[in-house]
Amino acid sequence: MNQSKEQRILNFVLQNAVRGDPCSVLDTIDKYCSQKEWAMNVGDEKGLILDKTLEEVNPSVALELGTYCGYSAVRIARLLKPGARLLTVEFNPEFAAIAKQMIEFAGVQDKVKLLEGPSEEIIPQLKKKYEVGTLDFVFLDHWKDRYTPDTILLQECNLLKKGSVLLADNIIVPGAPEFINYIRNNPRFQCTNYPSHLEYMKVVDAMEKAVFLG
Ligand SMILES: O=C(NCCO)c1cc(-c2ccc(F)cc2)cc(O)c1O
Ligand SMILES: [Mg+2]
Repeated sequence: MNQSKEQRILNFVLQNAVRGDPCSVLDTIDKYCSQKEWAMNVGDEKGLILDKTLEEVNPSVALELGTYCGYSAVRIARLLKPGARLLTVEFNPEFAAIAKQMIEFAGVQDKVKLLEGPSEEIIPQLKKKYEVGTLDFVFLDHWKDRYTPDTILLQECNLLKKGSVLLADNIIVPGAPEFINYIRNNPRFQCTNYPSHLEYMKVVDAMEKAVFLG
């Protein structure tokens, strides 16, 4: 049975990156996906916006929606302070299996908990089943039509506190127009737009930061 693109990306990392070195894993994925096969990792340009936001927030508890191959989970985990943790949610079982191996190869598995299933089922379980109090940081990078309902669900589940930061990928491509309309017109959020480019392409994209005001 021929391999998936995601399996080819993982194999390239296993053969070319340095085990236990998150930066080498990120660089190797970026090399493969810019030179051989495009893939929907947040990438190195928007990855810098993610890094800067994480350094500002310095979260104790972070949530990622949309793990894919684990690129941004590794990117986030490498910047977490000792004792801090990332919960990352992936609906697609094939992607989750690849991401698990990617996270372990990078050596950040002790900081990352990969949760497989639909975000709308997992978010309501975070407090009781995964012992989450509130979330300091949320990276939205899953199905773009889930950004709004899941942001509403996070509020309904009392998972956000004053100062919680949401960062959303793909505001322009593929686009999340309903989310932008919701979040920029919601007085409980302070929004900032970060123009950038689609990963590995010259196509314009952007990220949106939204700080919950409580
Ligand atoms: O769907 C996405 N993520 C959720 C997956 O479960 C996604 C898609 C794209 C993209 C795809 C096809 C294209 F032509 C342009 C962009 C990019 C991204 O960064 C993404 O996160
Ligand atoms: Mg994305």
